[in-house]
Amino acid sequence: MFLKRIEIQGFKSFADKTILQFDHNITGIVGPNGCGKSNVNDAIRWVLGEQSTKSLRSGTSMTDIIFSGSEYRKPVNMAKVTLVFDNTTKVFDSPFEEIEITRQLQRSTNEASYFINKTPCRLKDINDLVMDTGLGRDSLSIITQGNISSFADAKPEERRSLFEEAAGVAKYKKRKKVSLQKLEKTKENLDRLQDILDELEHQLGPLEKQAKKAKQYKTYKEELSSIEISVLVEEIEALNEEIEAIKNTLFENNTIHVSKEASLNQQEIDIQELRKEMHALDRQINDLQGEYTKAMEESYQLEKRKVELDEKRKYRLRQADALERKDELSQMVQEARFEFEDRKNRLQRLQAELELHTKSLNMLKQKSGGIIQQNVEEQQVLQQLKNRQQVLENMIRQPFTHQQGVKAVLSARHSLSGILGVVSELLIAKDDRANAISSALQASIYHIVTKDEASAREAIGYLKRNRSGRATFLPLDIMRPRYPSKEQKVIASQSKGYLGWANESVECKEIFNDLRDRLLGNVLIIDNLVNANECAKRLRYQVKIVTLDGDIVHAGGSMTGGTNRHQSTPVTAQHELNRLKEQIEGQKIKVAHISEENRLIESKMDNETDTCMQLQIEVAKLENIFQTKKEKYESLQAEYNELVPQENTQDLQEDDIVVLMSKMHARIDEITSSISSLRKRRYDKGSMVEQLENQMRMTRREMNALQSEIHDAELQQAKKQAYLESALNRLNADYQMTYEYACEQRKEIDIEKAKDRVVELRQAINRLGNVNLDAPQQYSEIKERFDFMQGQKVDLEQASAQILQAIDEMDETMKIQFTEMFHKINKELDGIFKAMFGGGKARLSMVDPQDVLNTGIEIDVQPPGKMVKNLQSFSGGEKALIAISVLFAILQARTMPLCIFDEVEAALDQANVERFAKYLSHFSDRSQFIVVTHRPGTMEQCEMLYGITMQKDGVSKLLKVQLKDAVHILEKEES
Ligand SMILES: Nc1ncnc2c1ncn2[C@@H]1O[C@H](COP(=O)(O)OP(=O)(O)OP(=O)(O)O)[C@@H](O)[C@H]1O
Repeated sequence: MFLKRIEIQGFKSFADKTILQFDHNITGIVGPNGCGKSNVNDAIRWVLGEQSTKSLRSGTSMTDIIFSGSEYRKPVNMAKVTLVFDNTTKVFDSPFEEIEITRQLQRSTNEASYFINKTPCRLKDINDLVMDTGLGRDSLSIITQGNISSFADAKPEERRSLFEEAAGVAKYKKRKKVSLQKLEKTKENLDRLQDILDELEHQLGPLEKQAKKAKQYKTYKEELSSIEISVLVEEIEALNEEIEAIKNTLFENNTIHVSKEASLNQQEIDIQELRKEMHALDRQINDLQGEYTKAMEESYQLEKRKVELDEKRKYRLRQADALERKDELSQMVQEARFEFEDRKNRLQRLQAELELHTKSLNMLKQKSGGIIQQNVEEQQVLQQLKNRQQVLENMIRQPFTHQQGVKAVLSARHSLSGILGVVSELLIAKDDRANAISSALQASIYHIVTKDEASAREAIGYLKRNRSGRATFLPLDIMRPRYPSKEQKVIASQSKGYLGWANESVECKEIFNDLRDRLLGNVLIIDNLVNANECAKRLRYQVKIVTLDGDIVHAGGSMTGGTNRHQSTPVTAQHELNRLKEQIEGQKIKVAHISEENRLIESKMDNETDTCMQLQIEVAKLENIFQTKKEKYESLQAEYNELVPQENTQDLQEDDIVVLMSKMHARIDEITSSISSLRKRRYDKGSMVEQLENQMRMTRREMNALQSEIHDAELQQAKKQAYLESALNRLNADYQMTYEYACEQRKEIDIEKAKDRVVELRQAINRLGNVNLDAPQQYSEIKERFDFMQGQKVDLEQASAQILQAIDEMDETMKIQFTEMFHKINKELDGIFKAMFGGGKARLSMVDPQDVLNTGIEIDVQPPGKMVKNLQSFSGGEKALIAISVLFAILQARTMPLCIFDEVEAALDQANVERFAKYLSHFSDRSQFIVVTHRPGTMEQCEMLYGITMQKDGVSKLLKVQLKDAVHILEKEES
């Protein structure tokens, strides 16, 4: 037998372990109502995986299927049912010959357990095992009275599952369901993946740009580091040398400063010494002045005494006789003449001296006038030079004030690309050739040199956009040099005043050589205009010639020239300024000399004026005295002549007082002369002091200049030191190198070109703006992820396509199997229907034959002699008979290993029950039947009967019964 045994324990009314053994093809289960027959049926369905409590006719919880106890029995804690199958015919896809399926449930824990051949398993394993064996949930294995009665009333779609089970497509349906779930999942994954891909794609665009930028940045940086190290080493070397040179200059200047300071100190000491001497002289002069006053007083006293003496004499004379009078008078005449002569001599001496000093004073005055005039004139010259200096400095600071376009382009040179500078900045004229070069360049002085034509166009566009004026541009890459012919060179070099070609008189960076030779290569410099004309003639007026003054003989012979003193160009301005500064320094020294000279003369003049004043006072005083003495002498002489007309007064004797007076006057003269000499000495000392002071002033000026030079040099040194540190820092920060290590890495490259390239690279790096250095890495990571996701997407799409294909295949298989089974059943139905109904006809049809997979199943029946087509209109018995006909048609079409009928024939009359029973025995060689029944007709066909009873304790009990016992039980029950 296929189902060999059922072991029930604790399930519903089977509280005790009950074993139903099946040894026959048709086993009947009989018993009174409510004894637990259908519970056997439920138990089988439960083991086969039923999850619906409703189908199991139980409460809301699955634990309700556990024996719940009765008045006389306690409830049990566990339900356990085991089905034992014979699998020798391999109904189950398992190698085992016997399959034992167990399900158990604990009340306390609501814990369900499943076993196949005593091995724990999942419910799914049981479902899989029984699928398409005919034992499935919706199969024909277990048919109840309810199923039968509802079959006819069911909707066509509800009937379909029965046919599907019969057709064995459930496994495909399940697989399709799983595939559809997979497909759904795949689609969800695809959607999610697409979202991620969209997001990644969104990030990829900007990241790719950033990565390109970062790569560009790295390329620039690599090139920069490959040359900048050498440039930095070169710079550091040059800075070290410059700093060393500045230090030397500083040392020299400091030494000079110290020596000047020492000489200044010495000069101060000298001045102090001189001042001391001057004070000493002052004291001496003062003393002599005292002595002079004293001598003058004494002289005055002597004069007074002399006057008194003379009065006494006159008195004596009046009293004396003639002889005495003659002697006395003679002596007086002598004395008066001596005095007169003495004063006269002295007066003459003083007058001569006064005249001398007056003359000297006048000369000094004259000289001073001239010097003052000269000072004014030189000061004016100095001021003019200074004014010019200011003009030039302004011009150098803002060389393109009047070239609006040039100014605008230079201001914007950092935002424009390829602006290399203005010709006047790039070509530097040698010192004495500035005028000539300026004339040779003419207007191209203000032309702007660009890297190429595109840069020029960009700059012109900028000027236009901003309405900032006009400018002329010289694209460097198309500048072709122009040179004179060999013949012109020879002729020029043999010409008088030949100073070479203009391109030889400028200095520039190597990259501007072509530009230089383009503008100046065929311009000749000749010393002056006469020679230039001569040379032009010899060159047949084919070459432009400029002179040192800036005059021009153009090719063709036209000439330009004249003065443009106040129209310096940016080319000449610096040279003129340098010259001007020298001139100003020279002029300052000149003015200082004149002022010095003027001061000296003024000082001399003061001195002379003092001396003249002193002399004038002396002369005035002496003139009075001289007049008095003269009158006195003349009057005495006249008196004496009257008395002694022939007598010679020379015989007269001198008096002592007269001698004393003469001595006194001599002394006074001596003192005056000493004072004068001392004054001279004092003046000389004063002059020396002044000279020293002048020297000190000069020294101080020089020291100030030196100090400012030292200060400038120190600033310069600090600046260079800062550059040096910045270069060293850059080496350290940018390249993690010490200077010594960098020296080893230094390459033999053209440093000038490299410097320009460094600037270009730095500008290019600046133009890049913010750079995300991680961008390439991020880009490649995201790109990798993107590509991976793309791959995944393709895989998923392929998987999805495969699933769809599998579904299509399954659909196809299901269609074929379903259609085949449907036709097979349909074919069987008509015969069985006729047999069951004793005629008539029945036919199954698909509601929608186009949609085999979903179509409902319609039944068209026509019992013999009846025209009723609507199934609803048939009686309950007829409906059951139709359903049973279909059931048997299915059994005919497909062999079922086990069928459990639970009172399916209940509604049939006796004749139909017999037909039903006959069919059972007809199928019994193919299928095993377990039939719960109350009908004797059915019981008669059963080879074995189990009776189930239930006593007061509410527990179902099993007993094997004979047919007659069963009928007896039945009759008893019915009565
Ligand atoms: N969990 C349970 N515990 C105890 N008894 C239960 C439980 N569930 C159902 N029963 C009992 O099982 C009996 C119903 O059994 P069942 O329906 O199998 O009877 P039956 O023999 O098929 O009756 P009928 O001939 O009228 O169809 C009832 O008496 C019911 O009390």
